[in-house]
Amino acid sequence: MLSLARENPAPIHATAAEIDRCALWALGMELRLYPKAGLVSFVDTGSHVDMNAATFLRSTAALKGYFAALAQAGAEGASFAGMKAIGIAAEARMFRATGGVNTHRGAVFSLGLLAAAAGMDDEMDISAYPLERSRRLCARVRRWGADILAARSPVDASHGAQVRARYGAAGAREQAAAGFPVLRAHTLPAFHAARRAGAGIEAAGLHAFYATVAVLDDNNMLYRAGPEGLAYARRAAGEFMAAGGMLVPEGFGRARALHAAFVARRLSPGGAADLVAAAFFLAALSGLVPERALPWR
Ligand SMILES: CC(C)(COP(=O)(O)OP(=O)(O)OC[C@H]1O[C@@H](n2cnc3c(N)ncnc32)[C@H](O[C@H]2O[C@H](COP(=O)(O)OP(=O)(O)OP(=O)(O)O)[C@@H](O)[C@H]2O)[C@@H]1O)[C@@H](O)C(=O)NCCC(=O)NCCS
Ligand SMILES: Nc1ncnc2[nH]cnc12
Repeated sequence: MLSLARENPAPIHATAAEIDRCALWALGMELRLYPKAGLVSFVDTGSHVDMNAATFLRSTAALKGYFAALAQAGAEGASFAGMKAIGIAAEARMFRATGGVNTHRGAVFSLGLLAAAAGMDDEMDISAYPLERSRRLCARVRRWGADILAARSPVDASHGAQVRARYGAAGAREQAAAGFPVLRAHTLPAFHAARRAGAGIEAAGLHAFYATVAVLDDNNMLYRAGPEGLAYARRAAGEFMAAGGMLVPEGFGRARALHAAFVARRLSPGGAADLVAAAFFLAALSGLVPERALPWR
């Protein structure tokens, strides 16, 4: 178990290669989490028929080097346009590896921007607690906010564009441009609270996942199930968290029941999955993960 004494000293600055490994490790951890409502894991394929855990592993392998490239770009003060070109090339590698299935488009975008922020010259006050350091790193992404909002999606009529047109919904772009408000105010605090309460990394990841589903306007759910489906998912996850989430003995069983309920409705909170991967990434960078679990040791 993590002791609080270990929480503070690790500096957030890492090399581009370490940032890459942390991001790939975070994608692997997100995949491992079970039961995360409606989503793919090593146990089952949730609400999906076109992808399984092997698809995600191929996708993750295809992204090796991408996060290092963005960390390097961040360190060199690259423009958003330059970073976007690197992101689009990575997305293309992902689609080649999966045969056209969208596994990690959101993660390529959100974790990519966080990798660029992590690679920037570090003026971070390392005496701040890890949660605060992670939040500050998220907030750095705001510097690209105007460009993020102005950029056209490389995919015509993406699911995000469709729900934006139909419901006026905000999505991954708006989250990133605002410095990831849901990640800062919900996902990360839930992850850290669970770790402080003695939860293991996976239970803390699940706790953070449900805290995120409870509040996020996830475009994937709007696309598949409309506002009613999204409202159902948020309410169900909110009730799960109000009952103690993963921090009570009944948590695992309740999460399994939620998973079944989401699958019955074909709900798939892929945006929340990306934010949990981002929380794992930031936790690894800020010393909240036991060193033996980290990929470069
Ligand atoms: C600017 C882009 C984000 C594209 O803009 P777009 O308007 O298309 O964006 P969104 O649809 O809003 O989001 C793209 C992905 O982000 C995830 N997401 C959704 N809602 C949110 C949210 N509220 N907050 C954060 N993240 C969110 C989501 O990704 C996950 O779900 C994916 C599976 O999705 P989908 O294909 O819809 O679902 P399926 O169920 O499989 O489809 P069906 O079976 O129903 O047909 C999976 O990828 C998860 O990761 C959204 O998909 C951006 O993409 C862009 O410009 N990219 C290129 C540049 C770049 O990457 N730059 C980075 C460095 S600067
Ligand atoms: N594990 C997962 N299952 C389905 N969609 C996802 N998008 C990101 N991670 C996912």
